[in-house]
Amino acid sequence: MPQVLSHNLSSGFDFVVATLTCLVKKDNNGSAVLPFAASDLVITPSQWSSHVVGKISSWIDLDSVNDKLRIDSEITLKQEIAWACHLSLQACVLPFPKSASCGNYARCVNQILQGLSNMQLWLRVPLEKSEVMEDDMKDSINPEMFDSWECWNSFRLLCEHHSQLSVALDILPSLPSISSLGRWFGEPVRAAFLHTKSFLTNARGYPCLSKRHQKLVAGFFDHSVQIILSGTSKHNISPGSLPQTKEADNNAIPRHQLRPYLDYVAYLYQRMDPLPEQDRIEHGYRDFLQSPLQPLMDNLEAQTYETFEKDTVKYTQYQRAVCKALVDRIPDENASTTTVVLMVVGAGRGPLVRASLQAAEETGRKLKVYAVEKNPNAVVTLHSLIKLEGWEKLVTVVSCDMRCWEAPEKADILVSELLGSFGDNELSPECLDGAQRFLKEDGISIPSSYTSFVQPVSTSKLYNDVKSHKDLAHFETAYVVKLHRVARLAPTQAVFTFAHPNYSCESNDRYKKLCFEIPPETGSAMVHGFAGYFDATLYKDVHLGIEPNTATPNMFSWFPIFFPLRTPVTVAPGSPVEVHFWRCHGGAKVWYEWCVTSPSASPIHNSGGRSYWVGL
Ligand SMILES: C[S@@+](CC[C@H](N)C(=O)[O-])C[C@H]1O[C@@H](n2cnc3c(N)ncnc32)[C@H](O)[C@@H]1O
Repeated sequence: MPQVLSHNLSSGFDFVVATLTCLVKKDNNGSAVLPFAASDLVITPSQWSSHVVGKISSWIDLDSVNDKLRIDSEITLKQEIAWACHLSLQACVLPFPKSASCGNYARCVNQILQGLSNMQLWLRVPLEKSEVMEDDMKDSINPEMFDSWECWNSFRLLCEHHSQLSVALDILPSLPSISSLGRWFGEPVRAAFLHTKSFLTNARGYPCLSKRHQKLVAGFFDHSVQIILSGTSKHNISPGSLPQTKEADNNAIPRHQLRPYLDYVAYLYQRMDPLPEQDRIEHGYRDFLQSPLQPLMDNLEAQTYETFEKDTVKYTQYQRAVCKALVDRIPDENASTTTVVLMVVGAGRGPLVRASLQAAEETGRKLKVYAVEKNPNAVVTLHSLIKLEGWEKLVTVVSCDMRCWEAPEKADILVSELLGSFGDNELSPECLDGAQRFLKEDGISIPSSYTSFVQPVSTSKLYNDVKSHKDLAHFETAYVVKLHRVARLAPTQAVFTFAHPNYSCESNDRYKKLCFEIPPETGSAMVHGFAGYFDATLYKDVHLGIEPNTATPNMFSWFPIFFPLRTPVTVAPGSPVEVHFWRCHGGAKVWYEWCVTSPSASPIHNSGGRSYWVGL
């Protein structure tokens, strides 16, 4: 071990995956297991914990029909894990189950997990799936079909999504379809074994990977998946063709046979585009569950306004919308004689007031602005902004809730930004219904409409984070979250739309049933919940939103919303996912309820708004 470790570390590797035990020796009775490992003193405790991942004996078969093999396997598994714990290893790699029926293996692992302190168990899973032929689609189940994800799924279901059980993928020379690969990005994949067999040879005789493998490895880098090189060198690179590095010159250190592979993986890493500035800022928010803001019920803090105000893209879109509305409303010939009354309702600290005044300047229209804001703290800043900018003659500040303000005149244009990640979830419909009393009959609302969207997602990380609260309420709450370790399983579909002004007297309650088709080549999949987005039409063709297909580039005011499922739903290939969403109100609150009815029925989540609601 000391030599193996020092050779690997000095060759640029971070850690080794090593078997921990010698062959099991039994005494004459065949019962007691005699010394099974070398001393823990061969390397230091910190070397064990920082640079060694344990590899559990690959021969173990805990579901063997052979009782002796099964029992020996169980003893060995427990003994090796106990030894790995003694060494404080960070992780151990478990061999892939020998058969699809892995109940006993999962039972033993589950038992081990119950008493495991910090160590992770990485179940080794080959990245393999038989491709679906059209004929296979007709006969629903073909016994010849193999999808390693299904085996992993059974195993982790048996272990109840234990957060210390994760995956080490074995990357084979050929890869399954892109959409089936996508599923793994919603799984707790910690490592990927890249076997030397999976490498190709470039024109200069060096190892390289196919384009598809390169893309996959880049995806792994982006998801903090460790790459493990395994196998023996398949590329005979003559020493003469090696670059002349100090290391190569030094005859005392034999060059590591896997070094060319490591160099290639390092090259793929270095070649990656650096994260854009905004993504770097948001890095810490990846997969971090946050409660949605309640700007109506609560008063936002200065910091929150500060963050909004940095998003110049959002205000540019508003300015474009106001420009178009002003030009439509006032023909050029009346521009110098007619004053447009524009009300910013929910003005915050004033960025939409500024955008509106800039639009007036840009289009040469005359504007009178009312800035209506119910947060008394933001009103303080609004007043000082107006003084600072010398806008006293143009802007009137109103410290009032728009739903009860008695306006002295009617508005030509009502500008608001009361949108949440799911569009209507910050109660824009209710607020604007209250405000439209003071909009002229032919007045314009910016935004003129907004629509929410959802799509089923697989995300074991978020599921486990919600589960860690150990209560029902957290499973019946929607979260704002920058989704990262997520597999988006089907294209988004529209849920609720609201248009303004709205003189229809229709309720703002809504109900929508949606049916999602997961592409059959994905294979089976697990739905942990639904990702939600919105798109808003500000005015005519000016829109703003986060729906992935139409998202406004470089806008960062909103992360998606996530509606979890109490029990994740496994979906067989070709089976539709039917989901229902309700928007309800009662008392002084508005809430969503949701459920799945196909392929199996889930409970109705958040019945009567018992766990999560937005205050009116
Ligand atoms: C999402 S913030 C946007 C603020 C500002 N327009 C911006 O872009 O920075 C919504 C603002 O609307 C205010 N607001 C929400 N409901 C309101 C209501 N019914 N009447 C007046 N202001 C309201 C909140 O206090 C908050 O300042």
